Amino acid sequence: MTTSSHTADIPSVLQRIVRTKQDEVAKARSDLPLDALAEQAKNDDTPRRGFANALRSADIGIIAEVKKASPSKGIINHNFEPALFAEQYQAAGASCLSVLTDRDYFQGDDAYLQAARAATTLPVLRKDFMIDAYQIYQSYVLGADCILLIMACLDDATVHELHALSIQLGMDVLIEIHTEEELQRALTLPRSTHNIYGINNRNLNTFEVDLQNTLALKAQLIAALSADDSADKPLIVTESGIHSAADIELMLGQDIRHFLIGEQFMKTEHPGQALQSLLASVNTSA
Ligand SMILES: O=P(O)(O)OC[C@@H](O)[C@@H](O)c1c[nH]c2ccccc12
Repeated sequence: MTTSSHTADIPSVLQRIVRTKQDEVAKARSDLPLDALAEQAKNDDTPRRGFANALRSADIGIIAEVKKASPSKGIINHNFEPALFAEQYQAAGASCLSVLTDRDYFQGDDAYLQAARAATTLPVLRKDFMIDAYQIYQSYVLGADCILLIMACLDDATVHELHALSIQLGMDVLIEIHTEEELQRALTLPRSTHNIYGINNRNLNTFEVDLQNTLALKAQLIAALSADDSADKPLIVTESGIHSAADIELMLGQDIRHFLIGEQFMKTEHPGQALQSLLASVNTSA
């Protein structure tokens, strides 16, 4: 049995989350078999809102996250109101929403995604740990416009399968990397205008956050993606640990224009106001 590199025998948080997900999927599948769920998805023609395109058309594209708690911080927001916060984020200029649906580690819920989407016209990312095609159909039926594929918890065969299925269903895909090895693996996925590449500044095993991680990996990512003939500029999002106008200016100076931000907003009483004042304080000519 493999263990994480920094400890022996004690499973990392990410490993524990993946095990919980395996149980969750097995349980869901016994309540509603895959075939029935896939059929439900086939009959659902709810239009998708175009997550990748919303980012493409923004000068500064903010994916504002609706997150009640996290394994590293515990409860972040004590008066959690997903629909209200989603509305506030839209009014404040967010391009997209990210909603945590994982229950056990983030105190999320599928219902929060549905409520946030119903309260806005913004495209929504289902922020959860996808390990099985079953969850991709589930995400579609929930109304997700984009799903997350975390390279750190997926083998090559599975990531290819989930990527293809998501795009086939019409959803966009946020492909999350944290290391150079994951970057190389992500580059084996077929290129698509549905692809968004996320560089996570947080290590999901140690929770260590370092914005330099985006700066260290982005050049290689851009070079590899731009070598293709496709006219579209690759979409790259810097994820986690963004707190200040200075953080945003640092990224803009390196041609990173898309941001996934949660805690900085959610730890305040009015997440939308926090987003608005952050955007207002960014010096875009820097
Ligand atoms: O709250 P922050 O530091 O602004 O980070 C948001 C987002 O990047 C983070 O929630 C996240 C990024 N990748 C993930 C994967 C799973 C769970 C959560 C995440």
